[in-house]
Amino acid sequence: MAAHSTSQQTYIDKFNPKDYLQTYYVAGEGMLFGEWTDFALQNLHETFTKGGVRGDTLLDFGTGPTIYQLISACEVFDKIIVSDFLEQNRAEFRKWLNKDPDAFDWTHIIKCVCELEGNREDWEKKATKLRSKVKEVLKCDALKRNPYDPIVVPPVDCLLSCLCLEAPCKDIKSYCEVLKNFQSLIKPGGHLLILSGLNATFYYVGKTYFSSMTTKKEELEMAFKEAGYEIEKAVYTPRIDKSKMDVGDYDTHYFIHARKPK
Ligand SMILES: C[S@@+](CC[C@H](N)C(=O)[O-])C[C@H]1O[C@@H](n2cnc3c(N)ncnc32)[C@H](O)[C@@H]1O
Repeated sequence: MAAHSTSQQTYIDKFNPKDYLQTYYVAGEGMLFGEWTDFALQNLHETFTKGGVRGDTLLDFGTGPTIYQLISACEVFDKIIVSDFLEQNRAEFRKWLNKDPDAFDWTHIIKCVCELEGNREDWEKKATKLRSKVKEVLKCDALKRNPYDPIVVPPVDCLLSCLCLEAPCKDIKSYCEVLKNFQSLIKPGGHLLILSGLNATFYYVGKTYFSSMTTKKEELEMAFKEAGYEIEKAVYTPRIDKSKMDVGDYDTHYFIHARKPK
C-alpha cells in the first residue's frame, strides 16, 4: 500500500492532460489502449444494452480528459454531466466537445463502440450524438461531503466513474466514505458503475509519479455493501500484458455495477 496519497496540490500542479492522453490512450501505443479500453467498452456496452441501464441523466465522476467511457451511454441517456477535480482536464474535455483542432483524436475508440453496436451508426454521427448529450462540465472533489459544493446536483439515474477513486482515496475506508457520499447523488433504485484496477500502487503521467490506493476484491465488495449498495454484477479480468508495469502497476481490471436500494 502507498504510504500516502498524492496531494491535491500535486494534481493541480503536475497532472498534465496531454501527457495523460499520450501515455495511456494513443491508438496502438497507450498503456490503457487495448486491454483496458476493450474491458471498459465491452462492459459498458453490455450494461447500456442488455443490462437495461438507461434513464434521464448520467453523471460521470472524475472524467479526466477522456470520452471513451461515455460513447455507449449517449444512446440511452438524454443528458450527460461530466466532472473532474482539475480545470486542465475539464479544459481538455471541452476541446473535444468544441471540436478544437488541438483536441485528442478519439476516432479509433468511437469506431470500436460503433462496431460493438453492429455499426448502427457511423462514427461521426456517434461523436455528434455524444457532443449533443453532454450538457455540463462541472468541478468535483471526491473528498467533499457534497463533491459538487456549492452546486447541488439533482439525483441522477446513473453515476459512472472510471479509474478515478484510487487517486484521491488513501485507503478502503476513505473509498467507502466516497461511496456513501455518492448516495445523495443517485436516485433511489439508481445505478452506480465503477470501473478501475485492483492491486495498484502507482501510475505515471509523463514523468510524474502519482500514488494509487491499493484495492483487493474482497474489501472492495465489502465497501460497496457497507456504503449501502446492492451489488448487481462484479467482473474481474486479469491484466495479461505486463510490458508496461513500470508506467502503472494494477494487475486486474474490475467493473462493479451496484444499485442504490429503492
Ligand atoms: C487516472 S485519471 C482517470 C481519468 C479518466 N476517468 C480515465 O478513465 O482515464 C484520475 C482522475 O482522478 C481525478 N481526481 C484526482 N483527485 C480527485 C478528487 N479529489 N476528486 C475527483 N477527481 C479527482 C484526476 O483529475 C483525474 O482526472
